This record gives sequence, structure tokens and C-alpha cells, in this order.
Amino acid sequence: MTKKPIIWTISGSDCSGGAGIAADIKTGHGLGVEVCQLISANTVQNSQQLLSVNSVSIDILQQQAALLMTDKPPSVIKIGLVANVAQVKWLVQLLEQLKQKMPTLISVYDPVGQATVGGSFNSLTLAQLRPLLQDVDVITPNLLEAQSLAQLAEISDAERLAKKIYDDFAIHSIIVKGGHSEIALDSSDYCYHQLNQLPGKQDNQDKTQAAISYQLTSKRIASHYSHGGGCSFATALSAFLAHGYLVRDAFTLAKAFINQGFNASEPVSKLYGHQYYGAFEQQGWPYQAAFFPQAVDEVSKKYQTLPAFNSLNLAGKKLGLYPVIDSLYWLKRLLPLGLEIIQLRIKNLALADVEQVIIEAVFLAKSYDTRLFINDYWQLAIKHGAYGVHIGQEDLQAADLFKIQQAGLRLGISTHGCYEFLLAQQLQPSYLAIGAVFPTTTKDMTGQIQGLNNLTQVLALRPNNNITQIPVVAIGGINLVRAAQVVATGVESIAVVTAITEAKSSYNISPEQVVEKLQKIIG
Ligand SMILES: Cc1ncc(COP(=O)(O)OP(=O)(O)O)c(N)n1
Ligand SMILES: Cc1nc(C(=O)O)sc1CCOP(=O)(O)O
Ligand SMILES: [Mg+2]
Repeated sequence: MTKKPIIWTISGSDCSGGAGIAADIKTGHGLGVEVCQLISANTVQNSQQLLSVNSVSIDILQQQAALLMTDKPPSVIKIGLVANVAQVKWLVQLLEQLKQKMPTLISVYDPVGQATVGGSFNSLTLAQLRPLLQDVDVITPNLLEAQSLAQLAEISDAERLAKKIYDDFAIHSIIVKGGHSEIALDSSDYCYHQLNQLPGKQDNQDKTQAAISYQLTSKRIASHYSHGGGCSFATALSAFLAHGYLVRDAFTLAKAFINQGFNASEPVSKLYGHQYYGAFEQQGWPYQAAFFPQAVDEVSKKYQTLPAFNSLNLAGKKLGLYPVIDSLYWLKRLLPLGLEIIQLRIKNLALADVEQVIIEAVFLAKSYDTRLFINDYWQLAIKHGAYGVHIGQEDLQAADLFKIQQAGLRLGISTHGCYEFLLAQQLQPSYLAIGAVFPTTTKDMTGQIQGLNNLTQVLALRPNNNITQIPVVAIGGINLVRAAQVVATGVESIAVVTAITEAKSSYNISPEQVVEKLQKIIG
């Protein structure tokens, strides 16, 4: 058994059992994290009213934090109900101390202000909350809470509110729940997210890009059992962050967790058939594609009308081994080995030289009837009639997918985790790549190593229907020892660089022999 990540929740106790600490514990346990609880207040409430909020003294909270630090240090702290100014000050000090000791600590604040049944959990002003807001990494207000944090006179949309909150408090990730719903039947949450700023995280390879913003949208699921849903969302987000997911993936998984919970409570609600304000149903890890939201960003909006890319026309054959090489030398060496697919990935050549290599590569690959994908250089791939183009996440902003599709070229897209996979799947490319499955020396994939479990989870996000399923290629750190495990996940192909190009030093056999062995493993 591997050691579970530890999260601390600093929240109120809800005696009616649905929200606060109770929701946090149920959520955390369902998602495989240990939950340490520091109760900020003992509330008296039921489904009709909030009678009182009885704050716990700083002395007790401080003793708990000090003792827990000695044997259960957290990787994520989730903060919910903050009862008074003294607690704000204590939290600020605590976060500062802990972050000095543990620079990778992440703090998530769910600003609990108003009870759904009416009444306030605290009377804190924005000025009093400011020091805490400036200290946390992720914040998860609903639209009303965001409106009061942003202090904008006019009613604004989630995007405007999130950007204002960022400008005022420099919080790295702002998730506005119920943020933007063009169709009333949808439930849509908006995230504004600064890249590369979470402690110990590196969210994107493209260091020039300062922020990303996107929405996650699902069909609204009617349920009377929603009490504690907000707390559960923030705790689920914290649990996924504690497992090491990037914010966008943790957010996507948390939204799937919430959809799954609402879905589970529906029959109960129908059975009773009357208005009832019951507790949110925490389930376990969300696996089913049906619970995952639709991701919407600038790229997906731009390509809403883009037709599907041509398929790989495998005619019953397997895609098999996918070597990714950087020169005509390797192309000439590998093409005679009976490959269905190969990629030319040139990184260190002047543009004029690249063009000449591509011209020759296209000619060579055609003569062996092998599908040749060109990495990055999509214009040259079109100009010289390559079989396909492989593009990465950063290139998605700049490449013209309409032109690639109209020219009849196939398209492969890199993805790293469930969020990017859901987005890229909507573009209906010829194949999708998922990486990096394992650590790799070929390029810096810090923060984006998927592992076999995540690969399996992402594969399950394909529609459960063979006609529309897009082939998936696994890439990153795959070698002779690891290939069989990767194939067992159900991917259609494995892409490798160093397993072939460094065959001699790794295995003391020739690249040709490695190709033959990998082809046998893939079957
Ligand atoms: C099959 C396959 N998958 C992923 C990649 C990575 O492509 P990209 O994100 O464009 O990064 P670079 O290869 O350009 O560094 C790939 N090349 N092939
Ligand atoms: C080029 C590349 N792209 C990746 C991704 O995850 O998008 S991983 C990767 C490196 C693959 O090289 P090797 O087989 O030597 O590990
Ligand atoms: Mg590329």
C-alpha cells in the first residue's frame, strides 16, 4: 500500500451532518486522502435555519496545528468557515509558517459566507479578510461570493469577477462556481488560472503564457440533496491537488466528482418526491466518462465548426509502434522495418534546412507506404503533402486547424491529463497522444507525468462507442521493460524516442532489434 497524501481541513462543524467538516471527511476518504480536522466553529443548524456559530479558540486551533505538524504535515490545506478576525490572523500566520517549512504546500480557500437556509457564518468585512485572501493559492467562491470579493458595482460575469479578484489579491487560481451559463440547463464553472505559480508546480511548458481561463460545463442535475456540495467540491479539489494533479485536472476531476454525487442522489429525491434539503452524496473516485464536464476554452470556441479530421484508415490493422525520430538517417534506418506510422520531430535545424529534410522524408515514407507525421512544421507538412501533422498544446493556439483539415492531412494532438484530453477530443483529430506516461530524458515534462493509473483513467474518457473512438498513442519514458504494461491499458500505439535511438547504450542491442521486440510486445 502506498502512503496516502494528507490534507488538513480547517472548517466548521455542521451538526446536521451535511456540510463543513462532515462533507470534507466523507469526500477526502472517498478520494484516498487522509483528512485531519481543525474545527473553526461549532454551528447549530438544520435544514430550516442557522441558529448560531460558536467559534473555537485560537489556543485550541494552534495546539492542534502544532501537534499535527509533528506527525501529519499536510500537502494541501483546505479552509472553509473562518469565524472571526482572530482566526483570520491566526490562519495568515499559520500559512506563512507552514509555507516556510514546506514550500510545496497548497492552500485552498472556500469562502463560506452565507448559509443556504439564510443567515451568515461570520460578519467579516473584505478588509478583514484581505490578508488571508492574499495568502491562499486557490479560491472557490460561487458567483455571489465572487461578486462580493470583486467589489464591482455592476453585476458581472465570472470571467470579469475572476480577473478582478486576481488583480486585487493575486490568488493563483480562481474558480467561480456557477460562473457562466449560457443555457439555463447547464451548470458551468469558470477558472482563471495563472500558470507556473502554484508552489512546486509547473503547469505548462510554454513559459511565455501568463494565464489560462476556461469553463467546465455539464448538464445541470436536479437534486434536493445538495447540502454540503460546495464544501465537497473544494475538498475534492484539495484531494486531487494532494494526489499531485495540476489545477486544471484537479478541477475537472472535482467537477466529475460533484456530478457523480448529484447523479447518485437523484433516485432518492424522486422516491420522496417532495422538497427536501438533504446532504450531498459523496461517492468514490470518478471514473465514468458520463460524469466528466465539457471543457470550453478559446481554442474549442474557435474550432466549433471544424469537421472531423481524416481517419488513419487502418483497415483492421493495428497502429503498433510509433517511432519519433529527428533525421533522415533514422528514417532511412527504420522505414524498412515494416512500420505503420513514424514521426519526424526536428528541433535544432534552420528553417531552410528543415524544408529540405521534410521534402525528402515525405518522398521516402511514401515509397514505404508508411504514415509520416511532421511535428511542429504544419505549413511545410501541407506544402509538401505529408500524411499528417503532430501538434502540441502550445501549437494549438498558433496553428490553423482549418487549413490542415482542408488540405486533407491527418492530425495528431498531444495531451497531458484529463482536461487537455477532453478539450482535444472535441477537435476530432486522427489520433490523440497521452503523455508523459513515465519520466523521460527527451524533454522536460515536469509536473506532467501521468503514470499508468492516470493513463487508464484518461482512456476511459473516450465515448463508449467504437465508431467515434479516436485512437490513442501513449508516449514518454516507454521502453522494452515498460511497454507491456502500457499496452495492457488498451492504447492503440506506443510512441518512443530513446528506446530506439539509445538502444545500444540501454540494452546493448541494435535499434532494429529493439523495434522488433517492441513490435512483438504490442502484438
Ligand atoms: C506521438 C507524440 N505524442 C506527443 C508528442 C509531443 O509533441 P509536442 O507536444 O508537440 O512536443 P514536441 O514533440 O514538439 O516537443 C509527440 N511529438 N509525438
Ligand atoms: C516528445 C515527447 N512528448 C511527450 C509528451 O508527453 O507529450 S513525452 C516525449 C518524449 C518521448 O521520448 P522518450 O520516448 O525518449 O521518453
Ligand atoms: Mg511539437
